[in-house]
Amino acid sequence: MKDTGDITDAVRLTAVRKVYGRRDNQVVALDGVTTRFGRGTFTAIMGPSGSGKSTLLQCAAGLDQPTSGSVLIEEQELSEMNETALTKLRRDRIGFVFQAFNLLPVLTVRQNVTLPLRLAGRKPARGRVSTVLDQVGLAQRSNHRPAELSGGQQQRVAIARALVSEPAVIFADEPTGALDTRTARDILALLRHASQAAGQTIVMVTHDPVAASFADRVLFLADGRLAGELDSPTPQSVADRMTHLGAFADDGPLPRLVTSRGGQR
Ligand SMILES: Nc1ncnc2c1ncn2[C@@H]1O[C@H](COP(=O)(O)OP(=O)(O)OP(=O)(O)O)[C@@H](O)[C@H]1O
Repeated sequence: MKDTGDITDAVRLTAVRKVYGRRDNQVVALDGVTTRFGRGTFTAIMGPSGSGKSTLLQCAAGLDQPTSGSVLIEEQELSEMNETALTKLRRDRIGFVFQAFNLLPVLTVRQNVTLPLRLAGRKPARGRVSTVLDQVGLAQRSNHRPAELSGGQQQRVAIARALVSEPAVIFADEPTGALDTRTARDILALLRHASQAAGQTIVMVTHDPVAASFADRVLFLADGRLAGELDSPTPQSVADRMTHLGAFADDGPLPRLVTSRGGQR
């Protein structure tokens, strides 16, 4: 009974460990992380500063190599791939959305969205670009340049660019970090919709409990280890966990510092 359509996760990490530096100044950024990101799920990753969130994202996306452990994307083991194959995998099967929108100013919205595919020598399926532009609410702006758009609209372009090739997973690193609260919510609602309506797998790093509450599940990291997870999160339940994590993660005299960061402004 091998129906890979049913059994594969988009991404699976097993005992992922990442150590930076050499002998005398080693930093253990990830310390044995095992988790999975099921197809079509939307997961937020949270944790105090320095807990390993970015490192987890980088290792899961094949941008950085774990010191040990396994990362599978659609059942492909990243550590067995050479740099050329990894580059191709990242290009074809992974979408990225960052805090900075990373759009090319001289290109139109439509050209920005299709650029990664064109660089890969591919053409988007007919109608696909219009579909994603419609999905992100920018169908009327396809010939505009980024400078003519608001920050929220620019992030929508970046999301359309990530969605266009229907990747196995979109990794989003603080995608709403540069946006005002209301625009941030629209963007988060859009990501949630992409996951729920189109089955897009999304993994998002955030510091913001409200942002995390848009996900189906929140993974908490502390000191490079998984420190629990929460299904159907609410801003309050996420903030409560972060408060406790601050206390776990910081044995020093000022655990409250982490608490107040959890309630980010
Ligand atoms: N290139 C590197 N060289 C050495 N240490 C590193 C490197 N990158 C990250 N680290 C260390 O690894 C640990 C985890 O860092 P990481 O950036 O993953 O944390 P984070 O949870 O994303 O933090 P933040 O919320 O502040 O962005 C930290 O102690 C950090 O200083």
